[in-house]
Amino acid sequence: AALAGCEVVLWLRDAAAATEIAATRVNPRLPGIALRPAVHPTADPAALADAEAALFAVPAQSLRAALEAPGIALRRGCPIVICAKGIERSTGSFLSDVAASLRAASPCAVLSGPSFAQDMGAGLPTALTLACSDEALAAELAAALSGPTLRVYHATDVRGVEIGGAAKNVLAIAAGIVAGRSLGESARAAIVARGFAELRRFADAHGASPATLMGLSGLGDVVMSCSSPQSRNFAFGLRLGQGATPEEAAEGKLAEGAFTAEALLGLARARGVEMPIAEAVADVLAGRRSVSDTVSALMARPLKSELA
Ligand SMILES: NC(=O)C1=CN([C@@H]2O[C@H](COP(=O)(O)OP(=O)(O)OC[C@H]3O[C@@H](n4cnc5c(N)ncnc54)[C@H](OP(=O)(O)O)[C@@H]3O)[C@@H](O)[C@H]2O)C=CC1
Ligand SMILES: O=C(CO)COP(=O)(O)O
Repeated sequence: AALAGCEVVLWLRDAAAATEIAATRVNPRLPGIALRPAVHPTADPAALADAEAALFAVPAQSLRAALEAPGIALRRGCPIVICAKGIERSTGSFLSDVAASLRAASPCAVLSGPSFAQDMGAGLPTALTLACSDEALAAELAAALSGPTLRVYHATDVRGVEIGGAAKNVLAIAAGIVAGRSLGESARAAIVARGFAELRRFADAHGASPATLMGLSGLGDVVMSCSSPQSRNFAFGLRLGQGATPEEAAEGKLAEGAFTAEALLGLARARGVEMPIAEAVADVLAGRRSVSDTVSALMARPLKSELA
């Protein structure tokens, strides 16, 4: 946002972290990236009172708590932009529904697509999708966030955009497991393509537009996250494939797909959608099956039409 020319209040829940970031002008979670002068770190939620829009860049499982954080008093109607990628595990809810249930008076938008924070912070070229059911507001927010190094396309298919972001993390874990197990590039391509097929089935069952899934927030993010160890989800899968336990594989970093896999599967089952790859990831994470058994089971599934 600062690169696009906005003044940015960077609200953190941790006062010590806010003081440190304000002094050093570097967020330790984003090493080597100097904060632009337009970024104002603070732990005072009252500083958000005049915000024209509020971007919630917290883990998916923390979105509810962040929206309900004590003292947060956004102006009535302040648009909420969800930057998290996932499904709420405790309720099986999409994040836009969590926001709508807590802040009914605020329009909700979802920002998603292929983007590593490190790349964006370094000013490398990036393109994202911002979806809001109010198309004029989507266009306005997209324009406000776009700048010389970031192009934000606007859309109205909120469900499609949030499904792409949530599901790609689960697929990235699967692709990482394949790489960590040294199953070869052919297997990784198969997992990505068949994983994308189940993602599209899931999206279709939830009323999302197929075209959305072919865009930045769907295919674009799947391609990036399933091919780069810079993705924490892919790296997490890589370590699982090499034999680490889920706890060891996390290395203290956020791997959103590990939290979303079971919730995604629950939603898929409720609508009769088959997602064998997401199920394999959920099984491995829950210790229900080993990686080897899972690979054998996927290969032994009945043959069927590719489009079924
Ligand atoms: N990093 C990336 O490249 C990208 C991330 N995303 C998505 O953004 C989301 C956040 O990821 P990321 O920033 O990387 O995660 P990190 O784990 O690096 O940081 C999470 C941040 O959220 C804060 N936080 C956690 N819970 C709360 C809460 N209840 N109230 C206020 N703040 C809270 C943490 O604060 P504290 O330090 O106090 O714990 C921390 O500052 C994820 O859903 C991710 O998928 C999307 C695209 C790219
Ligand atoms: O969402 C992202 C890329 O678009 C970031 O990916 P990871 O959370 O896997 O690092």
